[in-house]
Amino acid sequence: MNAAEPRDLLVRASHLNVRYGAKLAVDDVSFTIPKGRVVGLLGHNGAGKSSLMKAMVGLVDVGQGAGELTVLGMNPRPQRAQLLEQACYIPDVAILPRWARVSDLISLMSGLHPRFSADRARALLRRTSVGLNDKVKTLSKGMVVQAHLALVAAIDAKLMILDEPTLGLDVLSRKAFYEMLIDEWCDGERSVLISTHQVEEIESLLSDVLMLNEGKLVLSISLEDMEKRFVGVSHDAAVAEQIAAAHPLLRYRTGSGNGQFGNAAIFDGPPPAHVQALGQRIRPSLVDLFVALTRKPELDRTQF
Ligand SMILES: Nc1ncnc2c1ncn2[C@@H]1O[C@H](COP(=O)(O)OP(=O)(O)OP(=O)(O)O)[C@@H](O)[C@H]1O
Repeated sequence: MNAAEPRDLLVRASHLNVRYGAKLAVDDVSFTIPKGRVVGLLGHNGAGKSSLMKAMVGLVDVGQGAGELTVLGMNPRPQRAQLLEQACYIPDVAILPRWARVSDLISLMSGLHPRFSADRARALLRRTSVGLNDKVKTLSKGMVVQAHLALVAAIDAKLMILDEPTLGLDVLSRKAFYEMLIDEWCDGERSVLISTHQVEEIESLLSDVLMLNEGKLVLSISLEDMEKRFVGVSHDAAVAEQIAAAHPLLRYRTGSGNGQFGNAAIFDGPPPAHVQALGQRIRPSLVDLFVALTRKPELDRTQF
């Protein structure tokens, strides 16, 4: 990720491995997360996203000789309790106790967490349709997720780690979730790491992206640098062979929205001038880049 002063780095991973017996779920991964960033963690099912996040909050043992991982200056596994005072984590299987009222959860959190603000939680909940007297079991899935975020965002922390937080929510609930996160929690100092499969939807929120493919980190870049580095070229079908001969990362079809389809290719770095002259430069979207960097080598989106 982009250059930052060492004191501004909230997360530093160096040659990190996460292993379950013989299975290497995270394979030699190195990256940093500076403060004030919104980082997307992308990868197909089984790519290692949850394993990496769990390692970051000390839920899996990285063990000796498995690289280095420092989160908020701490070693997550042995310093877990101290770390969780300043880092919040919502796992992909997060649940709230069904019997409890929302007000009970606020009281519980007030007793449990030294940096939790009950007033802040109540203020955040006012943004949602969740009432303080509502029992969790009466809330819809979307309301539970909103309530969970309100409780977690009421912790004065430096880092939030969200593992597929909007799984199973409709588009309006997903939008409301991300609006609350960005408006109410991100302040230019705190950072958030979000894993999701909704790559298109989240692109505009992100400052940076980490891409995992079968445990390996295939991209760690700011969106700003991504736009500079990767070049898309849209072109006519007639020049497809010349484009393919220049070895793009990916060739794919583009939709113009009126049922018309075009052809495009993504290159890592500017292609030679004679190739650029075959078409028009376009900005590759994050989702196209994701497909380009995480597809099986034998696939080509022009064949889809
Ligand atoms: N507790 C475990 N024991 C053994 N293998 C595991 C365990 N947890 C995960 N794995 C394996 O590690 C790999 C990475 O899994 P992980 O859950 O981190 O992927 P993911 O990117 O979060 O996937 P998804 O998008 O499906 O949630 C997979 O091959 C998975 O089967």
